[in-house]
Amino acid sequence: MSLELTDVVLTYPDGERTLTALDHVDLTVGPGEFASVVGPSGSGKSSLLAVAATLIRPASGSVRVAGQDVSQAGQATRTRIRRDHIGIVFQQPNLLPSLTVLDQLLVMAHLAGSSPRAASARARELLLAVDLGDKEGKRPHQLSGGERQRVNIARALMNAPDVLLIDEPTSALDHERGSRIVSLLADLTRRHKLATVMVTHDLATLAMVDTVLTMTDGKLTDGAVASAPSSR
Ligand SMILES: Nc1ncnc2c1ncn2[C@@H]1O[C@H](COP(=O)(O)OP(=O)(O)OP(=O)(O)O)[C@@H](O)[C@H]1O
Repeated sequence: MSLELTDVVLTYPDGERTLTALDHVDLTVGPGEFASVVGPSGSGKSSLLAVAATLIRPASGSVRVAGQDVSQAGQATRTRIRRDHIGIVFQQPNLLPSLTVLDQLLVMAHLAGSSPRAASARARELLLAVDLGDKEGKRPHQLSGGERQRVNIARALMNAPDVLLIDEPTSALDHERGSRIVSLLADLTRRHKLATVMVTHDLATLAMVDTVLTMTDGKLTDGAVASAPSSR
């Protein structure tokens, strides 16, 4: 499995007590599978992504990424796993203002030590896949919100990750653009055999995903609750 969380518990200090953000969570996502997590604000969705992204270590349980157990790995190992196996797309595209669209992608390949020639070919292929083939020389301020989010997605795929983690990709977009982004993510998940986990409050896009999971008070359950409250 590309991503496997087993019996994961995450706590935060909360004054005299501890707050349980993830309460014995199990999650398995295989290659080419698009899973979505919905649930109320404060239920633990971002914490789940942070643990899967190896950004924070759980108190207990195991986190396996591309077959490797990273739950108790040191900083250097977790950084390497993240760079080589995980793509992350945040809510707001955090693009570098002075770089062109093409260079935003090439920076990622440079950090991973890829050859410049192979990196240019892959970057151009990904920009075509997200329908930005004609925008490679533009800078972020010359793009629309939806275009910036598509650069963000292409950049997350530069180092051919096994796992793609996405936090509310449509929150800055109108319904039509948001729906196109999720459709693109579904397509990329299948074509690149990604194990994709998307946190969303946009219940209208859930028809495009394979698995819907609901987070409630740190507990993850299968299926969308019919009245699943949105996070906003
Ligand atoms: N760094 C932290 N330190 C202490 N408590 C935290 C920290 N981060 C999150 N929490 C708490 O953990 C719980 C889960 O938060 P989390 O951000 O994972 O929820 P969420 O479902 O992503 O919420 P939202 O939809 O509002 O983004 C909340 O009660 C939150 O207050």
